[in-house]
Amino acid sequence: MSETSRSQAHVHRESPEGAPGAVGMRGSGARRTAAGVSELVQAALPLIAEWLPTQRWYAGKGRAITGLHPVVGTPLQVGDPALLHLLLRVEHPGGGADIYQLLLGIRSEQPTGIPATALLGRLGSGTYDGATLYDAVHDPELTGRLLEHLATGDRFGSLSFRRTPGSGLPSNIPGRASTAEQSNSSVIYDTSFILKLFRRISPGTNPDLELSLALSRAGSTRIPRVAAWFECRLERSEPATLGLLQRYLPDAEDGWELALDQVARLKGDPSPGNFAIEAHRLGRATAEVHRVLARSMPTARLDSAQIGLLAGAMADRLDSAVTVVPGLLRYRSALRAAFQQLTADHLEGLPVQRIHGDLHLGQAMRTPHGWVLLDFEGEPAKPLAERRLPQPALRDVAAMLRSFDYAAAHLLAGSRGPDPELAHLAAAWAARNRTAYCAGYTAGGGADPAATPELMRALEIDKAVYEVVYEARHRPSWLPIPLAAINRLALTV
Ligand SMILES: Nc1ncnc2c1ncn2[C@@H]1O[C@H](COP(=O)(O)OP(=O)(O)O)[C@@H](O)[C@H]1O
Ligand SMILES: O=P(O)(O)O[C@H]1O[C@H](CO)[C@@H](O[C@H]2O[C@H](CO)[C@@H](O)[C@H](O)[C@H]2O)[C@H](O)[C@H]1O
Repeated sequence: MSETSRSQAHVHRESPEGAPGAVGMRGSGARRTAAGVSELVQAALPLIAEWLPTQRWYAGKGRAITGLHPVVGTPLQVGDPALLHLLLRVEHPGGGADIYQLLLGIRSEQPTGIPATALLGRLGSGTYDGATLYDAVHDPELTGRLLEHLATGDRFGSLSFRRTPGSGLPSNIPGRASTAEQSNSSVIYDTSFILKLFRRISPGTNPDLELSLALSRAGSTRIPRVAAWFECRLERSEPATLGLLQRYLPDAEDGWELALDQVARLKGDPSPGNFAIEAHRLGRATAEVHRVLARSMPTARLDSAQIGLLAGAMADRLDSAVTVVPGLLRYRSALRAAFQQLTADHLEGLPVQRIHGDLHLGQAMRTPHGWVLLDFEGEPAKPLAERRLPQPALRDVAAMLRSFDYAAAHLLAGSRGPDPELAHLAAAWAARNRTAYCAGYTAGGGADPAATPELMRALEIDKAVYEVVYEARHRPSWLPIPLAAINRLALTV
């Protein structure tokens, strides 16, 4: 890191209790009382610079950090422990920058029960000399405090906590950090609520809040009801969504885990259970969500120019993916040809609407009352404005089809050396469930994917290209899964 900046820091002087600007350590001596937010932020920056790139949700992996600039710092609890909310701008070479949300706990004594990966270290000399800085997501007392702010609808400077009417929020429940593999961080409050803290922040309403609220207000039971959220006004535009509190689904099973469990038993028993029934129901649930979204949010129909733009955007994404994973280059001309087949002849008037945007089995939870869909944030790598654009609803269908392929490929990845029998069983499992999902989608009132094969193929390729980049950045050992799909899809063009 070449630079950390004091000048750009904009810190809120209001504090929830105590003297203005105080984040001081209660009962630990005068030198630790009434310390300013700016001083704390400056003391924390070197520790943050070391810790940030090690986090699963950090999107700048592999890129150097050229600057760390506090954007807004807000004390949410003063004393010992203290809770500091911090929006931090992280700059990369070439002018790229992202804003991250951090919730920092500060305790004079080493906190107990905090995983090593959540400890940033000890603050150096000054007011906070020797205090431990850590990711407060793992501190039940501090995350309980966050729930209280949501329950009371508090406001600190540009940070606002908002409740939905009648959400009946309790205020005295400690939170526990979710252990799920995820792009953000979540905190669970007994079996009642789950708070997602978005990590990479963009100005504007996050589609997860926007779509979940629209579906909640329309009475849909296919998503966990929205109870509250919090946001920050970064610029003059719409506030940026920082966190989303929804009902927790205590009896739910994750679709990805269910699918893997079935796939793992394929070799011993070629017909273990019948996931295809679940795949069909999931298709129906997807269609139902699409219908409600089409009723409650703007829709449009594509003209020939927009069809050209759709195909052009896919080709552009492919080109930038080739720069990240050069192994894609050999498929480039075949994949571009697939995109060029998206023409006005068969797609003019195609309806577009708001969609989930990153649908996969891990975003589907099977509950005693049927499938529920989660995480309407869209693909985290895309700019927020792009994620909020109306899209062909079949984009979600294509994404889920890729997920059946992933589950089957996961089985093969675990086998020692080539296993043709297993490969056959896995491919048959994926094909069966893909067909069942599409049939369920059509039966539920969605467009028949078989009616637009060129569109479906292009959408699947586009998703697999995204996955190639995602895996290269986050899970390089999984890269062969989308690459194998690209190879297969290229052969069909
Ligand atoms: N309302 C909920 N009830 C139960 N579990 C949930 C709920 N919301 C999320 N989860 C769990 O947390 C995981 C991550 O949630 P998700 O919204 O996908 O986060 P991210 O955007 O960070 O990936 C999900 O896969 C699921 O296991
Ligand atoms: O759930 P997220 O919003 O964090 O989505 C990202 O991570 C997903 C993996 O956790 C990733 O999904 C890809 O891997 C899944 C298996 O782990 C597979 O079922 C999906 O089909 C595949 O796309 C998703 O793409 C990414 O945005």
